[in-house]
Order: sequence, then C-alpha cells, then structure tokens
Amino acid sequence: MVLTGSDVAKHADEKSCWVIIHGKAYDVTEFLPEHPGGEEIILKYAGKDATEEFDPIHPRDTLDKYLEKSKHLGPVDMSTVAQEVKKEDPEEAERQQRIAEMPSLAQCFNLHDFEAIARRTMKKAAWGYYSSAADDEITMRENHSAYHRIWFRPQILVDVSTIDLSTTMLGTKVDAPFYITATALGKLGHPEGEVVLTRAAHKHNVVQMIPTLASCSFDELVDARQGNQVQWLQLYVNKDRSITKKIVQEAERRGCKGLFITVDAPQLGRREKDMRLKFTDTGSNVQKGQKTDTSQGAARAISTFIDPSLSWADIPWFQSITKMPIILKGVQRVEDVLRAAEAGVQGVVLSNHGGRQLDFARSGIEILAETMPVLRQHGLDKKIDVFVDGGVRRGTDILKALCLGAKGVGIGRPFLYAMSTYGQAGVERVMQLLKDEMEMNMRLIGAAKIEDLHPGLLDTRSLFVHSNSTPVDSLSLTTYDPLIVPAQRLK
Ligand SMILES: Cc1cc2c(cc1C)[n+](S(=O)(=O)[O-])c1c(=O)[nH]c(=O)nc-1n2C[C@H](O)[C@H](O)[C@H](O)COP(=O)(O)O
Repeated sequence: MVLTGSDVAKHADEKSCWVIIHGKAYDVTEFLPEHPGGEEIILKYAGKDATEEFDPIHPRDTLDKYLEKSKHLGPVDMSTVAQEVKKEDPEEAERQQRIAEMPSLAQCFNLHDFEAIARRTMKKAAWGYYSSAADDEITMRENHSAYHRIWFRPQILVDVSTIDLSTTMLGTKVDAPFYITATALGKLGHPEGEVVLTRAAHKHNVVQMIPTLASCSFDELVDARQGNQVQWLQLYVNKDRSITKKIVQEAERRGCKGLFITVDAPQLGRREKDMRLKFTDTGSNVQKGQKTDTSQGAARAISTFIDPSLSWADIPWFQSITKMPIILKGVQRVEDVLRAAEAGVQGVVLSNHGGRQLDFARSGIEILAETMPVLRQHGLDKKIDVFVDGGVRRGTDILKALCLGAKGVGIGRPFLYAMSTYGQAGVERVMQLLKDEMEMNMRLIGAAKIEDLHPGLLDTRSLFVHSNSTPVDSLSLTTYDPLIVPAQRLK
C-alpha cells in the first residue's frame, strides 16, 4: 500500500513519530531515545521528509541495518508530501554567488588555495565540522608550523634525472608515499561523499583509509574500489565488541589490507566551531532552552558508541579476530611506540587527530623525530612501520617526514576541501600538486628515490623548541579561520 504525505503527517510527535527517507516511510518512535544525535533532530522532521538532513550523516544502509523491518512502512506518494517552503536565505544566496565566482581548478596552485576556497564556499556546518579542532586549536596550527622548524641540508651533484616517488606501505606498492586518511562525514562536503575519494585514490594509485564514521556505507566504498586498488579500515572501537568483531571480519572478508585502530579518541574532542554551529542551525530551537545536550555538535552526536575502556589488554583479542596488519592510529609518544612493537602490532600512526582531540598535544612530525632514533637504538625500526599525519600541506612536509623515517604520510583536510569544492577533479589535483612538489624538491635536495631520503638531509635542531620564531606562515594564516560566529551573535 502506498502511503500519502498526510498519512505520515499524522505521526509527528514523540508518541508516534514517522519520517520519510528517500520516498519511504519509517516508524522511528521506539528508536527516538537510542538516536546518538538525540531526539530533537528527529522530532524536527517528524511527519515530514527528512532525507536532506539524513543523507550527510548516515550511510545509505543505516535503516536497513539498524531499524527492524516491522518499522519499515513502505513507499510514500511523494507528490502528496507538502514540500517545505524554503525561506529565502540571504546567506545562502551569497554563498551561491561565491560558488559561481570560484576560480578555475587550474588556478589552484597549492593545498592552501583549496582551503581558502572551501572556507568561502562550503556550507557553514560542513566547513565548521571539517576545519574545527579542539579548544584553542593550538595543536592544529602547531601540526603545520612544526614543519617550518625543520630545514633541509641538500646534497649536490647527485644524478636526479629520474625521480621515483613510488614506495610500499603495508606491502602495497603505491605511486606516492601519502594516503587519504580517515575523516568522517564526507557527505557534509559533497553529495556523493567518500566514494569521490575512492575514485581519485584509484586514479593516482594512492591508498584510501575508510572511516568508521563515513557518510557512505562500507559496502558502497568497497564496491567503488577498482582493479587491485587497496583500502584500509579505520576503526572506532564500539562498546559492544560483537559489533566491532563483525565490522573487522567483514572488512577483512571484503579485502581491506590494514586495520587502523584509533586510540586517541576515547571521547571525541571539544570542537567549538562544530558545536557553535549547532546553535545557529535555524529551527533547532536549542536557544529556547530545549534539553539538547549543549555539548552537541556533529562530532559528539555521532560518537557516543566509542568505547573509552579500550586498553593494551584488548590488543591480543584484535590479533585473534583478524589477520589484517594492525596499526594503532593516534600514538603520541615514543614509549607507546615501543609498547606497540612489544605488543606485536605492525605499525603506528603518530598523530593527534588533526588537532581535534587533545589541545597542546605535540605535532606528529615532532613525535616522529623523537621516535625514530630510539627505535633505531633498539633495533626496532624495521620491525614496526611508522606513519605520521597532521598539518601536511606541502611536498616538502612529506619529504621531511620520510627523511626522518616515516613509511608514509596521512593527509586529511586538504582532500576534504578539494572534494567539497571541485569534486573528484579537485582531489586528483591535490594529489598531482603534491607529486609535482615532491618531484621538484627531491631533485633539489639530491635524492632520486624514496629510499635515498635519510635524516642527514635535515636540520631538526629547532624542531623541539616551540618558542623560536618560525617564518610567518602568511599563506596558511590567511586561510585560517579562527571563528565562525554568525554576525548577529556578535551584537
Ligand atoms: C579533518 C578531520 C579529521 C578526522 C575526522 C574528521 C575530520 C573532518 N574524523 S572525526 O570526525 O572522528 O574527528 C576522524 C575519524 O573519524 N577517525 C579518525 O581516526 N580520525 C579522524 N580524523 C583525523 C584524521 O584521520 C587525521 O588524523 C587528520 O585529519 C590529519 O590532519 P590534517 O587534517 O591536517 O591532514
């Protein structure tokens, strides 16, 4: 039986709550108290079409996976559903104008260009979520500026007529020593979400790390893989270990080649831009004293399942449920790298989650410089693969990390900004720009292939001194957006 809009509209409160998603009606009444994002956001769309709000946050198979079949009420005749009359939003009209005036892709010459364009053209909620970091965002800025405290010591008269950027990461031969790291909610920035990254990764033979909190479903992302393209899985460990076991074993069955367990997020950080935007979400009524959790933002709303009890004692269990290489993502001091090697995991990512977790955590590159000499002293530098991420915006950043001994470098926001502004072509442009920068800079430092890179090509004496004046990073500072507070809030 086909339902009508008025059939659905009769169920518009917490006693009986129906919503329409992609032309089908669902009874979510009993689900309301379990919704990680709180009841309010569902009740806002009770009795109505909630597709537009649902899509950026939820993989397409969410309702099939988590809502029992008896609550699936069947198709709705969408011609009978009253369409929300969108009030003319002057800010949206201005944003569309800025989109119309965007420079051509060919005019983007570096990764900062994409950030500058994203800041001006993305929807506020998307920009707020992607660009935000924890507390005063000191660590996010430190991630990038730490690279400016490392100088090259180039060697001359080396035959650099042919440059080879290829390397292997976890046994996979890749065309360049960087990968697309896990970043949640891809559909906030682009309607297709993370599959855009999957397609670009294939074109450039770069690895994609699939996020647990992707907007796309895991199957959509794996099905979008082409040829012998390699993907890794990033895992937030669920309090319900049976769910985690199912996700890990399904990922291995579907061909993922690495399990990256995120260990720096027992609770997602306080990202104030993201939180603040929750309070400007017209109609969310939170200003009217609703019982919405004031710490809500997209981050908090989607992460209540994460298990804060995760500990070293869990590592043997993970080793018992999968044969995939296990990498701990978010390690922030050499003692834990040594412990990871002792625990028998295959790798670590030295990372502070892009500054989105603990503010005043050190940059990944500084932890790398601390770690590698100690691993070499212990004869462990070949036993465990070390990756690094955070603040990488130039080919020289990648070369510095590789000189210090990283196997590969994860990149997050630049790919999101490029995807959100220019789609797949933008992501591919970022990859090509990085490759071009690396090729030129390898020639200039006198290294023809990745294995020629070594610590002697660097001067890291000031890396550990946080107070010295590093060159003013005017380019990235002009794109840095310290605040999103709608003008009316400033009155
Ligand atoms: C920018 C960004 C980063 C996220 C991210 C979402 C965004 C928008 N999310 S988050 O929603 O939980 O915070 C994840 C995530 O799902 N899982 C994870 O392990 N790291 C997450 N990270 C961290 C990411 O994997 C890298 O550590 C970080 O992005 C590297 O810094 P750059 O952005 O400067 O390259």
